[in-house]
Order: sequence, then C-alpha cells, then structure tokens
Amino acid sequence: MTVAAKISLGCIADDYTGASDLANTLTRAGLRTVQTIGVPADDLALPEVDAVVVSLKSRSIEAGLAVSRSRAADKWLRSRGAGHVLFKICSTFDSTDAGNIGPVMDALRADCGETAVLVTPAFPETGRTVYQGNLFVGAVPLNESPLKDHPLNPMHDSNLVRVLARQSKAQIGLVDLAIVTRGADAVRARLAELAGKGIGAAIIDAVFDRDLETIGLVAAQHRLSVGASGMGLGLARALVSTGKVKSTAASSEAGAAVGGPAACLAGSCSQATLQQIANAERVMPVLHLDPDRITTGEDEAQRALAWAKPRLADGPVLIASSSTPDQVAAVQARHGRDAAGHAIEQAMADIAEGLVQAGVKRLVVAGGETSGAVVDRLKIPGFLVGVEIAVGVPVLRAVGVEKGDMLLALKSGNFGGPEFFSDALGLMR
Ligand SMILES: Nc1ncnc2c1ncn2[C@@H]1O[C@H](COP(=O)(O)OP(=O)(O)O)[C@@H](O)[C@H]1O
Ligand SMILES: O=C(O)[C@@H](O)C(=O)COP(=O)(O)O
Repeated sequence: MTVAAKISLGCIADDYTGASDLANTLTRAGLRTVQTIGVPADDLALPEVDAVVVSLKSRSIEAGLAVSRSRAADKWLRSRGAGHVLFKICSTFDSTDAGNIGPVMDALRADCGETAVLVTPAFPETGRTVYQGNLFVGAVPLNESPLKDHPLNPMHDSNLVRVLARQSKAQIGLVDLAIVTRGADAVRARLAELAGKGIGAAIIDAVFDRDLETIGLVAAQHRLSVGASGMGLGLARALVSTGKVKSTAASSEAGAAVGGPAACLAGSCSQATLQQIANAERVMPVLHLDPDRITTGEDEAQRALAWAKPRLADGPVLIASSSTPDQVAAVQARHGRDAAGHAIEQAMADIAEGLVQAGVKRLVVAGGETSGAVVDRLKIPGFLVGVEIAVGVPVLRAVGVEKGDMLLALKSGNFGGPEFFSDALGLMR
C-alpha cells in the first residue's frame, strides 16, 4: 500500500464494523483516515493519510490466532511510522474469559515495551460510560444490558478490572474518575504509581468526552492503548491540539453516488437490529432466513437469491437471519453456538456475493461478524470514509475492488436509530 508520509496513528480493530466506527470517529475529529481489510498488500494504492485502521476479524477467534494477526498488523503500522497504536475493541468489551482482549493486549504490550497500558471502552456518544471500572450501557450496567444475550460473547460482569484480569497475564489496575477529572498530569502520576507497583494495564474511567480528551493527551505519549471509538476520539483530539496533525475536513468524495441496485443484510441479533428490521418491513421487502435450514446445510442462500433478484429493479430488499434471544438459544442448543454462527455468516457471505454478481452496488450489512464474513467474501481491500449515517456508522466507499465503485455501510449490531436501513440507503446514492 502506498502511504506516502509517516502515519501519526495506527489502529488495529478486532472487527470490521468496529473499524468503520473508529475510522468515522477519527475522520470527524480531523484525521485523514483509511480503513484497510487485514494488513494491506504492498500494491494497494491509497491516498496520503494521518491514520490507518487495520480491520481484523479477531474478536471471536481462538486467542493464539488473534494474537498473531494483531502482531502482524502492529508490525506493519509501526513500520509505516506509527508511534502509537490503538487496539480497538468493542465499546461493550465483547470478549470471553479465554480472550481475546487480554492476550492481544499482553502481546502488543510486550512487543512495544509499554509499561502500563490505558484501557477504556467508554464512548459516551453511544451511552457507553465507565465509572469505578464498571461499564454502563445507557442507564444499566453491562451485565443487565442486552449484551447479556449476545450470541457469541454474552457479557455477565460489568466490572472491567475483573473481566480483563481474567483474560490477561498482567496485573490490572484502575484510574478512577476523580483522578481523570484532575487532568492529564494527575493521570500520568497515577499511571506511573501503578507501573511502579508492577501493574501492566489500567481500566480508566470516562463519562464525558472531556474525560476522553484528558485520557488522549496521556495515551498519545505512550506506545499502546486499548479502547473503543472514545479512546480514538481522545487520541485524535490530542494529536490535533498538540499540533502533531493538522485537522482536515472530511472529504465528500468518499460518498459520491454510484447508483445501481441496493440491498441490506442483517445477521445481528441485537435488540436494536431486531427493531430496525421490524421498521424496515414497512418500506421494503424483507426475507427472514431459516437458521435451522442454514445450519443443517440446506441452500438457504440460493433461496434468498432467487427471492431477491427479481425484486432488485424495484428498490432495496432486506434479508435477515436475525432472531430473538430465545430463538437464538434454541438454534444454538440444537447445532452448537460456533457452528450455527459460522454457518449463518457463510450463508450471508454467499448471499452478498450473489447480490453483487446480480449488480448490487450499495450494500448495508448489520452485525460485526456478519460484516466480516461479507467483506472478506467480496474481497474488498479497504474503505474511504464518507458521511455519517448514525453515530459510529459511516458510508464507506470500497477501494481497490475489481467490480468498480461500491458503497457499503457496516453497522455494529447495537448502533443506529429505529429507521437505520432507510436512513443508510437515503445517504447511499
Ligand atoms: N438466528 C440466529 N441464530 C443463531 N445465531 C445467529 C442467528 N442469526 C445470526 N446469528 C449469528 O450471531 C452472530 C451475530 O454476531 P454479529 O454479526 O457480530 O452481530 P453484532 O454486531 O450484533 O454482534 C453471528 O455469528 C451470526 O452468524
Ligand atoms: O465499539 C463498538 O461498539 C463498535 O464499534 C463495535 O465494535 C461493535 O461490534 P459489533 O456489535 O459486533 O458490530
């Protein structure tokens, strides 16, 4: 990939929707940003940028693989001049006790020789705040939020010091809000104190964007941080306010019209996505896939394509595998959690491939793992960031694809307003 000048910020995202969320945040904060899928090939030509977000699909894979892929991304980013690397995780800390946040953080920390790593998933704009190390999703602790029912990584503990300690070999500390409120010097002093006690990473509280700005000023002087888009916001604002990056307005070219048929795919089973699908039923044809048929190897993808193709000329269609928590639990009990998830993701990828072959140029995908499977199948090497559809979800222009211009939106399951699918298509012309 041609990245002409040295990049100021390197980012490794553990899923593709998370990467586009972060790329969106960095762009809005004034950084010229590109999102790549995996470590870019040497011949992928991209414009000069301040930040590169390498998207991995490493959130729900075996920890050893997540570590080796993240290390390769880190090596590439640092070889392009990134002095700081942000490991972008989910704002709801999606992970299991077997990983992958802890193991990846430990490996990246060892590689760059960081003393104590600042960690926060806070992203106040989407209601994710951290207080006394406890993550809140809106008004409720993480373990009472819909994340308790996530199909792959149900979250049952809101205390992130405990959660990370179960995953990491490092001792985990806390920098609480009282210290953050006192400013960057107080955070630096507390971090030095923790490092002196042998603590390798600290969850840091943040409730408002100003807390993230304080955290960003401190983190930017370190080699590694771990967090969600809020950490990206803090880092980006620090790079701009300290004059390390000149703020640039987002380019409108990335979202320029492509025309052609449009389609939506939903594999997320989040409450937000279920509501968005229900609302989409009023404005576009919706096909609900049968997860049992997919998991037992029936060709649901061909059935979906036969349904969709004749309708594309009349307007967008939506194809969804999404089900309620009870139905998801029943499918998983019959077929196994990973087998069901994988089979459904691959069916979504088959459908996406067939839709693009049928001429679809505008594609909205709901769900992080689902988006990963789809984007991989379409062999898209990278994205430029266009306008924001909803907080954390930009219009993306695919770069380096053989089939020519294409617009996508990769929606984190939990993000977007009730009319998200129409909102997205309204901005993807
Ligand atoms: N009806 C269903 N039953 C069981 N698993 C499902 C169903 N529909 C989708 N899945 C799986 O659930 C997971 C949803 O994860 P993801 O796409 O990351 O969504 P989110 O962004 O909400 O986390 C995927 O592995 C997907 O294949
Ligand atoms: O930080 C976030 O919440 C998102 O950027 C994100 O990573 C969401 O993941 P998915 O819900 O799996 O899309």
